[in-house]
Amino acid sequence: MSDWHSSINIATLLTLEDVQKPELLADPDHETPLLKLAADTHAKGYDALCVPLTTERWRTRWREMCLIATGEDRDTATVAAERRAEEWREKPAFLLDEVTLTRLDEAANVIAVVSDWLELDSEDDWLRHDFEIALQQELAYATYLNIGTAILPPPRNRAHAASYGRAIGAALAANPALHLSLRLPIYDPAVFQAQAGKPPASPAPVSVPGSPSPATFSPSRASVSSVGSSVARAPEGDLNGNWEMWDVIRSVCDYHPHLSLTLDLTPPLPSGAGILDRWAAEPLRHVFLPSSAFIANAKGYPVLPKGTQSFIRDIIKASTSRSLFRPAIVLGGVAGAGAHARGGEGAYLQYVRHLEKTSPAIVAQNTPGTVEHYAYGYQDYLQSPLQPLMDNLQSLTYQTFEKDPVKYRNYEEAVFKALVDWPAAEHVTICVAGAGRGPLVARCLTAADRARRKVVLYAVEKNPNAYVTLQHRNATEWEERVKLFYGDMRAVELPAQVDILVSELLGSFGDNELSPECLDGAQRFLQPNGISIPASYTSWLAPLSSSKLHNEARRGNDVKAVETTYVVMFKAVKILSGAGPGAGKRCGGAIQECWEFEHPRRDVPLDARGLPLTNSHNVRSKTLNFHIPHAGVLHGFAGYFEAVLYGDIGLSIHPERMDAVSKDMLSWFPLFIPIKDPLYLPSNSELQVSIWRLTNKRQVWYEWYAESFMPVSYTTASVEKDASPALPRMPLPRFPSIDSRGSLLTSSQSTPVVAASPLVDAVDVFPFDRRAGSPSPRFVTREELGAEDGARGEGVVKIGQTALHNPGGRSCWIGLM
Ligand SMILES: C[S@@+](CC[C@H](N)C(=O)[O-])C[C@H]1O[C@@H](n2cnc3c(N)ncnc32)[C@H](O)[C@@H]1O
Repeated sequence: MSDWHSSINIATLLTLEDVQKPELLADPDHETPLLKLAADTHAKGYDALCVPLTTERWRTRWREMCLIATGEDRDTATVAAERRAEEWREKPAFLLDEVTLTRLDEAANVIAVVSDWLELDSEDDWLRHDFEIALQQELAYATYLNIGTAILPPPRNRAHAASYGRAIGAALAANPALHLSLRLPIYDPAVFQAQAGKPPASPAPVSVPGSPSPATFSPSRASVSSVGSSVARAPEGDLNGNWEMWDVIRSVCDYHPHLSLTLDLTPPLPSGAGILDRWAAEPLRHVFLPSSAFIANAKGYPVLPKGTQSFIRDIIKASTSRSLFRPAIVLGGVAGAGAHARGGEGAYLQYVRHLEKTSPAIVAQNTPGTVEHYAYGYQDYLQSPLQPLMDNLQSLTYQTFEKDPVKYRNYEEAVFKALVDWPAAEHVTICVAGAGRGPLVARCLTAADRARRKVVLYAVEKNPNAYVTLQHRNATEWEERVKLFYGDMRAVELPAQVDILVSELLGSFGDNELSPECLDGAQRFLQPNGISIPASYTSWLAPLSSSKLHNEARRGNDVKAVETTYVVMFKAVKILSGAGPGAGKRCGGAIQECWEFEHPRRDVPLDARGLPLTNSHNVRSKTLNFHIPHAGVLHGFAGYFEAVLYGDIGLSIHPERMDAVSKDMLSWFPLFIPIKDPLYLPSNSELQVSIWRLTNKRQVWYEWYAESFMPVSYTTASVEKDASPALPRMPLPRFPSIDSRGSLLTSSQSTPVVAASPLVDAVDVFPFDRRAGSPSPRFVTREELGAEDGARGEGVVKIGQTALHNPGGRSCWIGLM
């Protein structure tokens, strides 16, 4: 293993108590208490420190100005306070003792913690207004001190999440250099109290400014023993609440690239992989880990419970990526002795470093020859797919391909098996179409030696530069055993027909480097019962959520960039679809097949030279239905391929099958097919995705579009008769109801709709048409259903759709010339 290098930053969270310690104030060796603290934390091995920006004095003054009684009996003190408040609103400014940091050098390596009593989502309009002014004042001061990141207080009130988001959006616009990180527990811990029979926590409590915050993030040193032990399990819907608030806020901020998350792990982590995965797909900047999240091991040293450990390891994995966000760990409540019997403060830091050092992802990344080592730096990094037909690849690109230990091995095996199966004859003729620098040519020769078959080998290549390498290898390695042809396989002529046609023109989505079109041109080389390697390839699709990839695609502010496909090694990506068929039994698996291409294809009309008359036979379209078990935001689709080379030998990047077919293959990262505007999908919704492969004489391109639906139970209720006689006769659906925490109520709990709504009626209820065997929605009337009043059924209500992406190939296409 090469030298290990740390890739995560670790910060410590200081409290007001920490920064105002009397002994610090008296220290003669340092110019200011903060400089001493900074030097100490650096010496202990931290990379940064989180410091509250304001003191108690500021909160007191703000309350005295802004929390005043309104009404008739205003005394002179109230009038004076109102006046002071107005003066402050006009020119917001701090007094010296209201801030913790006063000098530029004190603020180096500091992450500012914004006053957590600022309730930007308060129920009270006026308070919200004053909190926003106070926020702007703090952030302007942080900008003045050249602070790079400020951590915002957690949103608490779902009803005003949009107000919170609007205020943050305005703050981002006013402080363009500042990163804002929204502090949020993974879920609202109050749901567990509700589980234990206590009153439900919804709607979220609105705290009086200045009262203890209902949210977490106080670096508590207490309750170590109970943490990580048995806790009630919250239902899925309850766990969606905080994520939904985040989703509203970042959407209102239009996915601002400077807005990120600080996940607060103070409450013990909920179980359920789906819940945790979702956060890994979000732009995490910090993970707050208080000493209370640690448990004591047998010797009394702090360690993390298993669930938290694996979550932190996932975070560490994400921090090895070169994309926008590299989450840092913020340790809280560890200053001084910490909260555990043994080890002191250093034990927490050492433990997190130990987790990092022993993380399989980090170990693999630092070990040459592993996929992780090869892929280092490519995670979540958007690359344009290659266009080997239109462009001439560089030698360096070929060299990268050739490092793949699996692809060439499988090709050799496929050629070997084909040769073994080929009837004994004097010799077998093989053509490698698109030979590049010759690795498949070399493998064909080895396969022939292994199979003890005499072969005549042709190699065709249209890249003039790679053709030089082929000539060199033929002269120096292959003893001129290979007959080389320079030119496009759709145009060159070979001296004789061949028995086996070998090619590798595959893209991440199978056909997206125009293998079908190129092989159409090369098929005339094959004798009538000849073999094509590959024999076929299929494209696969799955809906995904990744605000990281969404942000990356939008980075250049170019509308074309969000309807262009990319090749990406996925890291902070969550596949949204579940394996099950969903409530309506309409959906396929989590990853579904789009289409297939087979070679050779014998049913296409050809011209005199043996070339297809048109490219119509390579047009494809597919509509797929996905079940979405957990609420999430659709940012696009993952595209994969699987190829059959020969017999049971193949290549696959399908996540569920790649290990069985071509484990450790490096050549292809998945395709990312983005959507312009994120689409929110509730728990248990259904997503219908349409994708087309289209072509004209010069180009091939994809277009894509999606619609979302909610399964519902409906009843043809007699209520209809009570409504206006002018109302059309429509089946009356029962809306699915979303409770205050975003979970879908079951049909028996849902509210009946009592009048026909134009929206609902327009896209109303349809049954799954089993007779036609089609998984697609079909709209029917009650008469068609033959349903009586009061009859019940299952259907769906449409809830959203995307735009049609890339119409006519306006943003992204693959050149045929
Ligand atoms: C993906 S590379 C594979 C190269 C090599 N066979 C390998 O596996 O490393 C595809 C190669 O096919 C060549 N190619 C693509 N389209 C072609 C065409 N129509 N005629 C001839 N060569 C083509 C490209 O120049 C490139 O060298």
